[in-house]
Amino acid sequence: MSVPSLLYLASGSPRRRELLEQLGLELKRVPADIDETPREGETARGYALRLAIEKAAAGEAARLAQGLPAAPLLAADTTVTQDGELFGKPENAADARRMLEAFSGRSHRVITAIAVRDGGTVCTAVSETEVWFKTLSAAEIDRYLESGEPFDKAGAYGIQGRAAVFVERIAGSYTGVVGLPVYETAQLLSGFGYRFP
Ligand SMILES: Cc1cn([C@H]2C[C@H](O)[C@@H](COP(=O)(O)OP(=O)(O)OP(=O)(O)O)O2)c(=O)[nH]c1=O
Repeated sequence: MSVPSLLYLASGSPRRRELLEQLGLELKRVPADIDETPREGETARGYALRLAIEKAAAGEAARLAQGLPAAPLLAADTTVTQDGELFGKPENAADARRMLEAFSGRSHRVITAIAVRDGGTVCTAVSETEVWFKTLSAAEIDRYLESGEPFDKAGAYGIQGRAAVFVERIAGSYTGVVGLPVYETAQLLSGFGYRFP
């Protein structure tokens, strides 16, 4: 079997693209617009996995509709959870403030699910990381909101940006928190014939 280099990326996240480019993959983006409403009683892990699988299916449909040649496709979803509550992207500044106040001085979990699809085969992996925030002052939260960073990110922060100073420690995968766990991704893609490094 020849080693594939092309991978369809059913994601608009610049972080995911950068992390995959770091692995040396040749990427082609396909759209994957889905309804991200959580279902009643869904766990964070179940929600992230379902969304990753649905994004992969939507991406595959878009590839077929565009008449693009067959190749494996990857999609992912990141969600944040604390005390059984799901924290997606904030709807506005008040929502972002509510999330950051909830995380202040405590830990929460960041779950990233990935789905790789090739024809009828779908394989998935999930990374779960516990993140401990220091106690945040109202002024720190205000300044962070003003940076504009929270608004396109699950849990209203980016560990790779200015919120790095909020993080005392993590247990799990740093790249999983950023949006694509590199170790799990490489393991999954190896099963589809890709080789790393
Ligand atoms: C917690 C955290 C999340 N995030 C980002 C990663 C994801 O891009 C985003 C979660 O939203 P997602 O819905 O997982 O992804 P997305 O809408 O950005 O991209 P797509 O669905 O097209 O793949 O939050 C960070 O960048 N840093 C962090 O520390």
